[in-house]
Amino acid sequence: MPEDISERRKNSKAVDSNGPIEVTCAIIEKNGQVLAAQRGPAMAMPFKWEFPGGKINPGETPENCIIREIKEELGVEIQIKTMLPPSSHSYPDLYIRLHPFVCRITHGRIKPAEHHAVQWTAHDRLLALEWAEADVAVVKSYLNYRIGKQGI
Ligand SMILES: Nc1nc2c([nH]c(=O)n2[C@H]2C[C@H](O)[C@@H](COP(=O)(O)OP(=O)(O)OP(=O)(O)O)O2)c(=O)[nH]1
Repeated sequence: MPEDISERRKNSKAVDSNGPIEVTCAIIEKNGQVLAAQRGPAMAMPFKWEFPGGKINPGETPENCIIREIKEELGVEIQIKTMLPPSSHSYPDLYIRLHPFVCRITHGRIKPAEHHAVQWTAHDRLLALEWAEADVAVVKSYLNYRIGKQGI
């Protein structure tokens, strides 16, 4: 087998056997809009849009993770309204499972500590943003959830 293919097999096996990296993200709602966050130039996937959040620490619940991450990244406290089904995605070098939480802000003013920009976005504008690949399924799942609630 040519060396590059065998290397690729080895790498993909390593990714599979380790399982996905578990990541939480917050779909923060306010007045019929949702907060989208833009990754910075020095991050992986520069300038792509995502939902704020991050990796679950060992021993941490997804709920505690999202509350911690939002405090760290945006400086606000949130209340979880509901969670949407987890969504897995394989990037060429990264296999993640996103756990989306629909939330609202209970205390504080947003001060982005890590993102290039944040933007309140109307539901009908969400799909126009250039999302990190894994988030497209999350946005669609959220829009279906809103349709189900007839609140869109
Ligand atoms: N927080 C967040 N991460 C996302 C989303 N979509 C998506 O593909 N990701 C990826 C980007 C990162 O590789 C990983 C989240 O980890 P993180 O937020 O703790 O990591 P990070 O970008 O600061 O990067 P690093 O720690 O890997 O250097 O999941 C999303 O909507 N929110």
